[in-house]
Amino acid sequence: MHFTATEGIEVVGRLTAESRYQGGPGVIHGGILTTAFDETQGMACMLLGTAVVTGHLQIDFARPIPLGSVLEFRARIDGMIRRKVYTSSEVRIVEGAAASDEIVATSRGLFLKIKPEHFTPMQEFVDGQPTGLPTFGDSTL
Ligand SMILES: CCCCCCCCCC(=O)SCCNC(=O)CCNC(=O)[C@H](O)C(C)(C)COP(=O)(O)OP(=O)(O)OC[C@H]1O[C@@H](n2cnc3c(N)ncnc32)[C@H](O)[C@@H]1OP(=O)(O)O
Repeated sequence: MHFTATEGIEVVGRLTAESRYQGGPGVIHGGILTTAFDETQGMACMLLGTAVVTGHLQIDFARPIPLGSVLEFRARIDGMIRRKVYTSSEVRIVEGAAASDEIVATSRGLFLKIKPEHFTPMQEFVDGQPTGLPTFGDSTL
């Protein structure tokens, strides 16, 4: 995805619903849409200058989205309480046969500010299998 920061704490991201993102016949998979919301809202949080992880994400799939559509996501920060960052986002089809001003899905997400050491326990898993440990296929059990 490509992102643009706009006025205030808002982020705009675009994603093309490619064939490999198919869920139901001819329609983008809901998990792909969810991932795109997660990325866009996470990117809005990054404008705060602090690292976050997703704590809770809630999607409303309002309309089916045909493959080939170009989607525009808009995400913003709605509020902050202590480490909690409340975000929301919506998506429209801006190019393609189904393009219109209608909102086709919405998302609300809670992100938690974290310290860099949050990821330290996962260091050995970065980019794949931990080194020095057997994979599932190698198990002798
Ligand atoms: C290139 C672009 C990159 C864009 C950014 C990346 C976007 C994508 C980000 C992800 O996908 S991250 C991967 C998915 N998420 C995770 O792996 C997170 C896994 N969960 C955790 O690590 C912990 O549960 C978490 C850090 C979220 C919270 O644990 P903590 O021990 O730090 O929180 P704590 O229990 O102290 O709670 C702090 C506050 O948050 C609240 N809270 C925590 N988790 C919550 C939850 N799940 N739902 C609702 N509230 C929650 C909790 O009630 C409390 O509220 P109060 O301040 O009012 O007391």
